[in-house]
Amino acid sequence: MDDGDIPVLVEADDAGEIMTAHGGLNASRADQTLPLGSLEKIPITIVTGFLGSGKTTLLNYILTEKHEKRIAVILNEFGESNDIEKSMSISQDGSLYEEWLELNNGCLCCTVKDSGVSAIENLMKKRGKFDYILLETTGLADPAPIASMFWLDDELGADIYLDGIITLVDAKHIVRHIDERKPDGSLNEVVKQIAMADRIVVNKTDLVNEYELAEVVEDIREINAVAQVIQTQRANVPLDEILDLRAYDTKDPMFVDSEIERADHVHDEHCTHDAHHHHLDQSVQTICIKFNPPQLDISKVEAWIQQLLWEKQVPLAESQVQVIRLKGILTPDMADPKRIIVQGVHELYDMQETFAQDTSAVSKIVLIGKGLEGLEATFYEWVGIQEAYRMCIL
Ligand SMILES: Nc1nc2c(ncn2[C@@H]2O[C@H](COP(=O)(O)OP(=O)(O)OP(=O)(O)O)[C@@H](O)[C@H]2O)c(=O)[nH]1
Repeated sequence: MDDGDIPVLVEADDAGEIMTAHGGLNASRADQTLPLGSLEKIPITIVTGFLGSGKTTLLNYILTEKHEKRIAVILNEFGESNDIEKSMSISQDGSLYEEWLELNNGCLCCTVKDSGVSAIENLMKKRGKFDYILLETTGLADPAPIASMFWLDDELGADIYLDGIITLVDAKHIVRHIDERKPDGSLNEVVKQIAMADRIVVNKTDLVNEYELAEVVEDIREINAVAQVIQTQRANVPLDEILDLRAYDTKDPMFVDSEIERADHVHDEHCTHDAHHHHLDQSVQTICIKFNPPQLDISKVEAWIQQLLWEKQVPLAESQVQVIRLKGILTPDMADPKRIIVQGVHELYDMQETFAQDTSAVSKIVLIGKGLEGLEATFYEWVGIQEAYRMCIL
């Protein structure tokens, strides 16, 4: 190690494997441990994706790429694969990794509430030495419980904020995996990982032709119309497209809004073109509800959200529903710049006030989940949106 490479030490508990590294440009900053109290919250990005989709390749790419960040990486693999993971990561550039800690039952997703938290807490004792955390989940993990832990856990939330979820998919094999049915009828992990994603990296594009690739993107879009889809080989993706997304930030309506525009667009396409899609997993989809009443009763919208998320029932229709991700921007009064940003993951949601930064006063709610067909009609009725202010084509 040369003088510029300052060790970045971390300790971990028995929940995962932690290594740290820093990009080449930041070596001179690495020893500036900031005094306690002056530290800002550290962003964490969850990297998920099915077995072999390219998660390790992406992490190696990020760790060896030149950037301004000092990144701590938590590998959440378990069992035999630890050794393989380790040697693969080190072989890229051994000098980058300052310390490896062997952890015993390394599946953070299974032990997410106990030892997983202490691994993160131990890591946070070293705060000031790094300014970003990447967490790689196992290929079979559902990212939702991990995401919820960072998003709404008050203790962790004091130090860390969830920046976003990156889902890698293998362009060659994804279509087959999306279609796999679990014996108990529950959603398979690939579908869950796509549904939860804020960015979807379609990797291994060298292994498919352009028609196959278009089909992959279309299948992904059918499930998650909100996330931006990036196509890569060897997970070679510009870092500013996957880091610092602030995808769960309730204070940045511009970002939420731009995502919603994407869902909006796809939704309008569905309304007009309808059934030409050959979607493989019909059950999970994205819908966007739009409305612009002069006044909106936020408490009614909230009651609707609660019934949907907590009771898992569509109000009025009383059909079963499973919401995986929810985002929204609501205008309580058209004449006022106040807006309410809504964020939700499974049964958890958060609503916060903000102020409009653009002129649009249209309220929108985007939902990704199962059983959402026809939801708009009952929403309008329940919340009391008159016909003139309903903007979805029913
Ligand atoms: N052809 C091709 N191979 C790739 C690409 N990206 C990664 N690979 C290879 O695919 C294999 C799996 O990549 P990994 O990065 O280990 O995938 P992973 O998601 O970490 O795998 P698990 O840890 O098993 O879940 C490796 O042999 C990589 O070298 C790509 O764009 N094209």
